[in-house]
Parts: sequence; C-alpha cells; structure tokens
Amino acid sequence: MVTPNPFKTVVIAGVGLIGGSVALGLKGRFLADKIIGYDANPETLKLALALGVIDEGYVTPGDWAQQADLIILATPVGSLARIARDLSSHAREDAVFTDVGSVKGKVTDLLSDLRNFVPGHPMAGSEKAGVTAARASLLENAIWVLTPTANTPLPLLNRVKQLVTKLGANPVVMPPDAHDQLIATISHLPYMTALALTHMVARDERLALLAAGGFRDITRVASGDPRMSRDMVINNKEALREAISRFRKELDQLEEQLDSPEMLFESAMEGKRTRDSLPIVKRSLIPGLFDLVVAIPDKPGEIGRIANILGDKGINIKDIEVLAIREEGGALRLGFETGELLERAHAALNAVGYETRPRGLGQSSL
Ligand SMILES: NC(=O)c1ccc[n+]([C@@H]2O[C@H](COP(=O)([O-])OP(=O)(O)OC[C@H]3O[C@@H](n4cnc5c(N)ncnc54)[C@H](O)[C@@H]3O)[C@@H](O)[C@H]2O)c1
Ligand SMILES: O=C(O)C(=O)C[C@]1(C(=O)O)C=C[C@@H](O)C=C1
Repeated sequence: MVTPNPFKTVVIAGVGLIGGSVALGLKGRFLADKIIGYDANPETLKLALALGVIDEGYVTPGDWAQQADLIILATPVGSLARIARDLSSHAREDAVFTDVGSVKGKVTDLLSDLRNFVPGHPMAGSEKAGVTAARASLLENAIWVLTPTANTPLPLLNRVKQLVTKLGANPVVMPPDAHDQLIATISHLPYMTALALTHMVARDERLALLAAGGFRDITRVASGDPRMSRDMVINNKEALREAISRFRKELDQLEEQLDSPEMLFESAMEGKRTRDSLPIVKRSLIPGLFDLVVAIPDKPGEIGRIANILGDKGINIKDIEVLAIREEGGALRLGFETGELLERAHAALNAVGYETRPRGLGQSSL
C-alpha cells in the first residue's frame, strides 16, 4: 500500500549542508510537494534555487510560512530557538517543527513550550559546509536521533519517525540529556581532540611536512566551519567537560602502559576490535549519473554562474562536486539524469566559454 506524504509543504530553515541534504532527500524520494527555503544569506537561496534544492526562497520570516506543514530548523545550534520563534509567529497552529541541531538539551529547554516540536539530530555530516556540499545520500542509513519533549504528542513523534525512515535513515528515540552525554564522547570529544592535535602541528612546521594519512584521518573534523563547530561544543560544555576528563584518564592509562607491553597489547587489541566492529554505513542513492567535468577559474561566484546558466535552460543538476582547486583554477563535476541533459549542459556551457569533458559511468557520445 502506498502511504501518502506525511507532509506536503516543507520549510527548510538554513539551506546549508544538512538542510540542503534533507531537501534533496525529500525531493529525490518524492516526499514533499513543495520545498521552501529560508536562509539569512540571499546568495545561498539563489544557489539553492538554481541547483533545484528548493522551490522558493525567503530571507525574512513572513506570511509565506503559513504554507508550511513541516518546518525543519537547520541553522547553527545557537540560532535554532530564535528562528523557531520567528517562524512560529507566522506559521499555522498545526505546523510541525523539527530540528537537526547537534546539541539537544539547550534547544529542547528553550523550546519546551513550542507546540508540535519533535527535536532531532541526524548522525551524518561532513567537514564541508553550504548547499553546494549537500547531497541526499548523506542521510542514507544514518542514525537519526529524535528527542521528544514532555509536550511532543506521540502521534507526531511517529509521523516524524516515519518521515526519517522514508528518507532512508534510521530513527532512534532517546531523552535529550542522554543524547548530549553520548554525543559529547562520540562527536564533540573527537572534534576537541582534532583541535589539540592540529594545534601541536601549528606550533612546529616540520610536523606538517610529515603529516600523512593517519594524521589527516584523525583530524578531518578540524576542517569544519569554526563558528559552527564552536557553537556545537559550547552548547554542550557540561557533558563535554566530563568526556574530556574521562579521555585524560584513558590517555594517562595508555601512557602508563608504555612500560608494560602485555597490557598495551591488550589495549591495542581492544581498540582494533572496537574500531573494526563499527557498522559500515552504506550510501548508494544516485546510480550511474551522466557526469560532466567543467574547468573553472578560482573566482567568487563561478559555481553560482554555472548553476544559473543551466537553471535558465531548465537543466536540472542532480549532483555536484568540487574537484581539486589549485591556484590557476579547478574543476566541478556535475551529474545529470540523462545523456540528453548532459549534452545540453555541455553545449550551454561551451557556448559561454567553459571547457567541459564527460566522465564516469553514464558518459554520452560526446
Ligand atoms: N555539519 C555536520 O556535520 C552536521 C551534522 C549533523 C547536524 N548538524 C547540525 O545542522 C545544523 C546546520 O549545519 P550545517 O553543517 O548544515 O551548516 P551550513 O553552514 O552548511 O548551513 C547553515 C545554513 O544556515 C544559514 N544560517 C545561518 N544563520 C542563520 C540565521 N540566523 N537565519 C537564517 N539562516 C541562517 C546559513 O546561511 C547556511 O546556509 C547545525 O545546527 C548543526 O549543528 C551538522
Ligand atoms: O564529519 C562527519 O563525517 C560527521 O558525521 C560529522 C559529525 C560527527 O561528529 O560525527 C559532526 C557533527 C554532527 O552533529 C554529526 C556528525
């Protein structure tokens, strides 16, 4: 039996990496009839419209929010509560609110009286920010924590759970403080550790020269947006302090084990067993797209310009990736659904002077 869309018009407040990925997931799986973007940055909205992530965009709250059946708050943690208030003063009484913030206690407390609120946090992300990094597959098979408040009606929790499942993620329900405690260890502590390690490198340039895969893997999250990451840890400082103190003890213990090889071997075995048994998250979505690689000069606005040229011709970009950027410029990989769209994109971009080349599984005859 086909179940109807749980929500018809969805507002995404904060059309960045996560908001954009949710929007693409909703569109790709036909889970909403209309997606409205709300973002403080008009350039982001222009780009999101050109990339087909949203259908309409607004930079200020207004009566347009009356259309919303569901409002997904996806701005930095520190602004979530204010934006919820701003939008709720324009939204209908029955509009449902959820959020994707990385910390749940604070936002849940601040919004405990917000009607129809189901707080959430998808456990997926990236060190990249912004709508150009958004992709539907980011959320596939991810754990998506929901932390209902005392005021969240159970049927509503179930509707949001259903939506999360339809997006290809796995809902897990827990209280906000339990979420924050676990996240302090599994997400916020690794971020602080990455900062500590990168600071050591910053103080001795010979270390940077020798940094190989191991160091890069363990410090990847330090490349995340500094303001966003700061907001995330500052809003969970009690739980994070506790996690840091347990981490110090673990380090002290490992230091002591440097003099007892047997015990250090046991620790190494335990580390390997735990790391190797972490579930592998499979992400698949878009199979065999028709890819076009476009050479671009390293100038502001280039990605938006390309998206606009294609948008004006009604050519939908299904996937976008920034390939290596060097001083003299770089390249974009654009994915299209059909060979015909690929050829039209190639012609449109060539006509205005871009160098393009088809690539990958679904190449055309170009
Ligand atoms: N990045 C991750 O890995 C990750 C993972 C899970 C959850 N989250 C959470 O998702 C949320 C968004 O993170 P992101 O990584 O998508 O960030 P992002 O920077 O990619 O996107 C944030 C968007 O919000 C907009 N914005 C910022 N302040 C605003 C305001 N006051 N009013 C309206 N729009 C505003 C920005 O213009 C931007 O488009 C955060 O709460 C974060 O904690 C992030
Ligand atoms: O960068 C990634 O791969 C992430 O998944 C980012 C990450 C994490 O620490 O795991 C970062 C913050 C979130 O709230 C959720 C996920």
